Amino acid sequence: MRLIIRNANVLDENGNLELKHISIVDGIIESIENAGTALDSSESGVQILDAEGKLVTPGFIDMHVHLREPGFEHKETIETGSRSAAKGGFTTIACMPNTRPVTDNSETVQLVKEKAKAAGLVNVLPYAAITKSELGRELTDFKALKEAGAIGFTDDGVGVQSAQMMKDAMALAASMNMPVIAHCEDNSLVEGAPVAEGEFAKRHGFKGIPNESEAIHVGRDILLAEATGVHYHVCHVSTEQSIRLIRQAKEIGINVTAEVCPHHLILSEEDIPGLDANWKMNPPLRSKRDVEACIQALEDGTIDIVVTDHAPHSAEEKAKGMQLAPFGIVGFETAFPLLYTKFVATGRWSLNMLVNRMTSDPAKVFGLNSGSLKVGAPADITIVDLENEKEVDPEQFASKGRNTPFTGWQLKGWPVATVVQGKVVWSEQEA
Ligand SMILES: NC(=O)N[C@@H](CC(=O)O)C(=O)O
Ligand SMILES: [Zn+2]
Ligand SMILES: [Zn+2]
Repeated sequence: MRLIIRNANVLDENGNLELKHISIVDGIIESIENAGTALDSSESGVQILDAEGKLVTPGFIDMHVHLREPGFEHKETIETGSRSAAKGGFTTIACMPNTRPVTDNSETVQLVKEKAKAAGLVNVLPYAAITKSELGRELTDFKALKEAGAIGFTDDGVGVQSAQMMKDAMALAASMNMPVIAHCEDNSLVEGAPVAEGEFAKRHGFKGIPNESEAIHVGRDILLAEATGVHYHVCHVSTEQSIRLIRQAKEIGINVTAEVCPHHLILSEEDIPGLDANWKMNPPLRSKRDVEACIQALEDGTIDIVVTDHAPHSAEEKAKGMQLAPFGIVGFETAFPLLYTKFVATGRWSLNMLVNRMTSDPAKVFGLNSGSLKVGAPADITIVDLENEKEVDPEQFASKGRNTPFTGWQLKGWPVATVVQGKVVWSEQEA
């Protein structure tokens, strides 16, 4: 089976756009030719996708997402989450283990893989929990979980409170050449606070989440990573202080990498319009200073990659109000348009930088064999319309989650087709 994507505007190594025809056979990129070259479509069974000069990039990779299955299918399923990812241009996603049951056993890892395969949309890479039920008391069976297909260990949703537990986890993971991915949060500094310390919390009388609650774990874990030699990856970085620690750790050669979410690059606590829980997420929106620190850290490579932390919740759950609603916002379907509109269209970033942070950089950090358009690579490809401006309309999301603070934003850079292993898994035309 051959698929040809013609008139694809592809970024070269220097970030220049070149018009190409991409030929794909059995899910692998077979050739990338200059668009002047005559196409042989006489062969039977050739499918042609005309990109019409639109941007064609490696499929986006999202190393931090919540698919909610098993256990919370009213929020999202592996199928709806995968479709939402495909619609957002993502071809590979790594899902967090805070499901019910928690993905702390081989059976659940296998179940996630089977459901993802049955959905047949995007590549789904499961993480497994560090501790049983993410309770922080007892390590999971790392060896069995790795054998079942887990790609790393994390208790995302909560921080591992005990330094000794984290050190044991890191030592074990290091011995197996597996990464530890950490949600950094010291509970004793946070208890019950729904939003960050700052003007918004003051105005509405909320207890605030301080920056140190994140950075204390980052600092602790960097020292433990140094001691154990593990690949330590910091989840959803949101504070200037964490960034300072990561920057210093990288300078002295500690094996630390980090991610940031679009909302922490675009919104601060001052932007929260009122008591709307669609603006409640963990980590919370912080100060403008933190936002600028996150942007600069992504620019200089202190933060390696962009992730969405796609965290769907039902409308009923989000209607409980700022104090009681669960933390989290959806992310797949707005990530690229938001970052393109806010940073590339405004001239602050090159298109190449944004694309790399969502494709080749995550592939490098996690050792994936995707993330670039080259002959012999898996044909995971995204086509993006950089011109068409459209309003964010949660009613149109493929996700079950509608919980976004970006409703009504006018954005450009919408994905129009997504190809996974040579198969068109989503296209605007067919949707
Ligand atoms: N980010 C969030 O606000 N929520 C996540 C948990 C997490 O990523 O820590 C969730 O599972 O809902
Ligand atoms: Zn988290
Ligand atoms: Zn998360």
